[in-house]
Amino acid sequence: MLSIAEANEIVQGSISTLDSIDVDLFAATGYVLAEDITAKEPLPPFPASIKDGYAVRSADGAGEYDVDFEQLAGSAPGSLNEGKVAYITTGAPLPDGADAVVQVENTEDLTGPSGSQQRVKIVKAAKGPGDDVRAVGSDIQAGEVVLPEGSVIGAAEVGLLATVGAAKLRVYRKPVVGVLSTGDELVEPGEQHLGPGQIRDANRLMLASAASTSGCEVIDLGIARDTVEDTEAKLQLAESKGVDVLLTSGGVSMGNKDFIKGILERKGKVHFGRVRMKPGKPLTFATIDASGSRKAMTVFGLPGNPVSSIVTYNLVCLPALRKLSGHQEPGLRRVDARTQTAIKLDAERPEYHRVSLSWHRAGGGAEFAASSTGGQISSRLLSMRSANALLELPAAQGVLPAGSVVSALLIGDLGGMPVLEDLPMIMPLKN
Ligand SMILES: Nc1nc2c(c(=O)[nH]1)N[C@H]1C(S)=C(S)[C@@H](COP(=O)(O)OP(=O)(O)OC[C@H]3O[C@@H](n4cnc5c(N)ncnc54)[C@H](O)[C@@H]3O)O[C@H]1N2
Ligand code: MOO
Repeated sequence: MLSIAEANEIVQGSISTLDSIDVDLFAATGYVLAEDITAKEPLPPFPASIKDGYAVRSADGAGEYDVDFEQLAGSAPGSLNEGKVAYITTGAPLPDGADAVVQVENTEDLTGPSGSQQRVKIVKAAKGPGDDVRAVGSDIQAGEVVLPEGSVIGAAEVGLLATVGAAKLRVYRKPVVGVLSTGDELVEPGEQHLGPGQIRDANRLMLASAASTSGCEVIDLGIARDTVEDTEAKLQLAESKGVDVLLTSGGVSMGNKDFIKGILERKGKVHFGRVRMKPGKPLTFATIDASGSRKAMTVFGLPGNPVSSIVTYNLVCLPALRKLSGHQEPGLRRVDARTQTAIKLDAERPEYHRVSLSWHRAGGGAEFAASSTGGQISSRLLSMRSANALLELPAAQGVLPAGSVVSALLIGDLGGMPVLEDLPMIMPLKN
């Protein structure tokens, strides 16, 4: 049987990044850039005040001055007369003739009650030319690549792109993902009265949620009943809807109603149908080539047990969706974590044990602590609740003692880690 590393190598080697499309900046979040973005102009484009205060000639020093004019943000720079200062606001262009800014806190307003001539006392002079002024190009230089191809666009990147005027962008297309459940026992989640032998379909909505979290367009293909005809019809529906990646769940094991592998073998190439992992052993991967007007389709036959399906999604499908979307490093990230309880190992399969990681200070250092989410049977979806990592446990006899350091694959946002109230902030040493 394949290892999970070999399975991922096969998947990553069988798929390529999708074509690129143009998107508006407003809709660009989550995409990967398909071009370098370069700043056409410097930022700031003019010497800009960092403070509200007075634009001065720094050589003039402290003393009392007439206020020549007001230089407000958004106005063209005025020309400062000798022996005077100009009132200036943050972000305004430095007037010609001025070379520094004195913040208002370092001045006293001497304007009389008539207010006819504004005067000010500079109490604390500017240190020299350039004081409290942003030089042209000090934030971004003209010609600088602000974002290279392959950058993932988040909020900060959107801000940068807006700054340099990149209102339309070339990005890699995201895959259209179809989700399909299989099984006669399944009913819709809205069903309040379960009949004999029935359960609600959890996987389809869970996988749809996971794929849309990655920014993919999701197409709901419903539930295929346990017949070859119905399952084939749903695959045809996926093709007709332009699905790039089909996620099925259930029907990939050894039962006499497990049709998925056989159908995929007839339609395309099944690259593997079993992986040495727990949970998720029957994970199946197939590709169906493009033909005529039909797009190429990548198919993951995920095991029906809900935990098996979401764990295999994270370990194999998510990196695949990322590669298709243009991510340069599509794999999950690894950290080391210390186990908080003893964990029984599986003698035959490496196990992906669901844990909640939190950050602990220990001795002189700090480390991740891994708390098990409890019973790990692959039907128990509660074992995924608040799990932000999968411990990579080796296949071995016996028990891994509490306090062992194990590698863990991140599947959740560490920004959502449990909050520890007892962590004081470390204050830097005063010198
Ligand atoms: N003889 C063998 N039997 C099984 C083996 C094996 O090696 N030999 N492997 C087991 C393992 S491991 C897994 S995992 C499961 C996977 O089986 P399938 O992918 O064929 O899934 P089903 O049999 O259709 O369902 C398994 C289980 O999950 C429930 N299920 C299915 N779909 C959903 C859904 N959309 N939402 C919620 N729950 C779902 C289903 O009712 C079953 O209880 O096979 C073992 N068997
Ligand atoms: O691989 Mo199955 O997912 O152990 O239950």
